[in-house]
Amino acid sequence: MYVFIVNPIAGNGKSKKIFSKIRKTELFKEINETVYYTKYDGHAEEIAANLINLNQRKVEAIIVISGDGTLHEVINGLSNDTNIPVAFIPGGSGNDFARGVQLGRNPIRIFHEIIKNREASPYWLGTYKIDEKRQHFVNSIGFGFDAAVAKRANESSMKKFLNKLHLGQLSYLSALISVLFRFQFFNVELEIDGKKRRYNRCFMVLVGNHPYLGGGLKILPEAKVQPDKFSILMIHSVSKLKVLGVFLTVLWGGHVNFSEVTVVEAEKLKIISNKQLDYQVDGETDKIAPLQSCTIVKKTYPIHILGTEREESEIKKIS
Ligand SMILES: Nc1ncnc2c1ncn2[C@@H]1O[C@H](COP(=O)(O)OP(=O)(O)OP(=O)(O)O)[C@@H](O)[C@H]1O
Repeated sequence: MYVFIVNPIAGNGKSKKIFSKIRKTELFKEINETVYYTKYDGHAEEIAANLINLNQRKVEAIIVISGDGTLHEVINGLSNDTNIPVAFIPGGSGNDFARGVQLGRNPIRIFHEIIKNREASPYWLGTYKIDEKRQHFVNSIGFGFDAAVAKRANESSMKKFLNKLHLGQLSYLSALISVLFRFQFFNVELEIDGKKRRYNRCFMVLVGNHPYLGGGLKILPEAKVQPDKFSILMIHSVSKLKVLGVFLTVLWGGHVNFSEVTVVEAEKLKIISNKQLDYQVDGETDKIAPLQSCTIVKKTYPIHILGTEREESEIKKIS
């Protein structure tokens, strides 16, 4: 049996439309399926956590049709030792995960690949811990500026408007400009694989499992889907005007040449700041209190993603 989890409001209705197209295909009529529509924030996590009760009827795959925020919830709802493959059909406004794992843009093609080819490629999540709460992240976790931008983009009516014009990925750019000149620098202490660094006038710290952020900005150009390391980008000791320059040069990858931009690979990061900080995880935002720490590590065991267009050597057929 295939379990569909569809967020009907993702991408301002785009996921719902994609699912109704899939429903009309001949292939959909051939499969055994159960469909869940998410109804509220956190619902996808509950649905995924309850899938264990369906174990008597073998779950062939979970097919998530949504934006990255709902995928994040599903991954966190699944038990840690699950070997149920996860398939994702992007229907949000940003769709960075789909770029990161090379899913392509055609939802019907992805659906056919999932059912017909059943070829899975491994994907390694990150985990983060604040106080006693430990969670996984799919794309990235970011502190400071990018979190303030994500918060602004999620709250703004511009996102809905741009989604209607099929320009959803521009909502991040428009929020970026509106937040830039109001944003305040912070001091931060980082412990990267055991080595301490301190940055004053820090602008953002971003940890990613693949290169993309904010609807296609290739902000971590060297980041690879890999088991033991994530990429960390820090922007620090910089004027606001120069930050604008940094973000403009992201378009061709030139930002990594600024002396105020540091990029490293690591297995573990601990972050602590002198003041309350916004953070974003897979595009959804929250706050961390002054002097509260967050520890981030790479998760060693992969989940298995169906339907990607990655190199053949990275893909294996599953039964
Ligand atoms: N029926 C619902 N009503 C309100 N919120 C919902 C509903 N279903 C899911 N959500 C919440 O919507 C949030 C955003 O969903 P998601 O990321 O899938 O779409 P998106 O924001 O349109 O896409 P993107 O992340 O690419 O911008 C999630 O945090 C989820 O908890």
